Amino acid sequence: MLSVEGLESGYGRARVLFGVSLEVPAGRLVCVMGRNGVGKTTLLDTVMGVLPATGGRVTFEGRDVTRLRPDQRVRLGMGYVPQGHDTFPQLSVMDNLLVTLEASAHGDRAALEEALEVFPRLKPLLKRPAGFLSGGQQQQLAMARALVTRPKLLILDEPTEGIQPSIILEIEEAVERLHATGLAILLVEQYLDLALRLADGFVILDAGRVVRSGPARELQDEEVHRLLSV
Ligand SMILES: Nc1ncnc2c1ncn2[C@@H]1O[C@H](COP(=O)(O)OP(=O)(O)OP(=O)(O)O)[C@@H](O)[C@H]1O
Repeated sequence: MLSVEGLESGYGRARVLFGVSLEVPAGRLVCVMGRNGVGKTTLLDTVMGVLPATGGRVTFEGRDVTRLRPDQRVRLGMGYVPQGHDTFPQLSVMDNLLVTLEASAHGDRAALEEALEVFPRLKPLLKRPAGFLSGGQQQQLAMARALVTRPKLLILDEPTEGIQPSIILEIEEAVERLHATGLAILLVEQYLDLALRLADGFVILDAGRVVRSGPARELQDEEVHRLLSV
C-alpha cells in the first residue's frame, strides 16, 4: 500500500535521512523505532510531503506521490497525526472535526459519527474549545480528525508521548481496533512493549538509515534491544 524507496531529506544543508526504504502492506501495522533524534519524525513528514524529499520515492497504492502536496496525499487516503496533537485550539471539538470534513475528499457527515465511535470520550466535549482539553483528549481529537477523512493508511507520530497512563491505554486500544478493521498503519513508537503488542512488522532507524527491519516477533532479539537502548 505504502512504499518508500531510498528516501532522502533534511533541513537546509543538514541531511537527516539517507536512503530510507520501507513497505506498509495493506492492512498491516508497521512500527518505526529508534532512539531520539534518529529521524523518525523527519521520515513521517517526508512521507506526507510536509518536508520535500531530496531523493527517493514515495508510492501510495501504486501511485508516485513524491511531489504531491500534503493535502493531495490526504485526499488520496493518507491520514497523518503529527507529534504533539495537531488541533486548532480556539475551535470547539466539533468545529475541529468539521473543518477536516470540509477538506476531505468525501464530505460525508457520517464520518464524524464514525470517528467519535472510535473515541467516545470526545462525545460530551464537542462544544469545548480544543485548547481546553487535556493532552490525552487532544491526542484523541487529533486522531479523530485524521479518521474523519476516512484514510486507507493512518500515519501516527508517537501518539502516546507525554500522555497520562489511563489515556495511553485508550489510545492503544483505539489503534488496535482500527488495525483490526483492516486499516494500514505506520506508527512511530518509542516503547518496545507497545510495539510488541501492536505491530506486524518493524523498522529501526539509526542516524537516518534503516539498520534493522523484520516481523514483530524479532523485536525480542538482543540486537533490537541494543539498537534501541540509550
Ligand atoms: N526543524 C528542524 N530544523 C533543523 N533540524 C531539525 C529540525 N527538526 C529536526 N531536526 C534535526 O533532525 C534530526 C532528526 O530529528 P527527528 O525529529 O526526525 O528525530 P526523531 O527520531 O523523530 O526524534 P524524537 O524521538 O526526539 O522526536 C535531529 O538531529 C534534529 O535535531
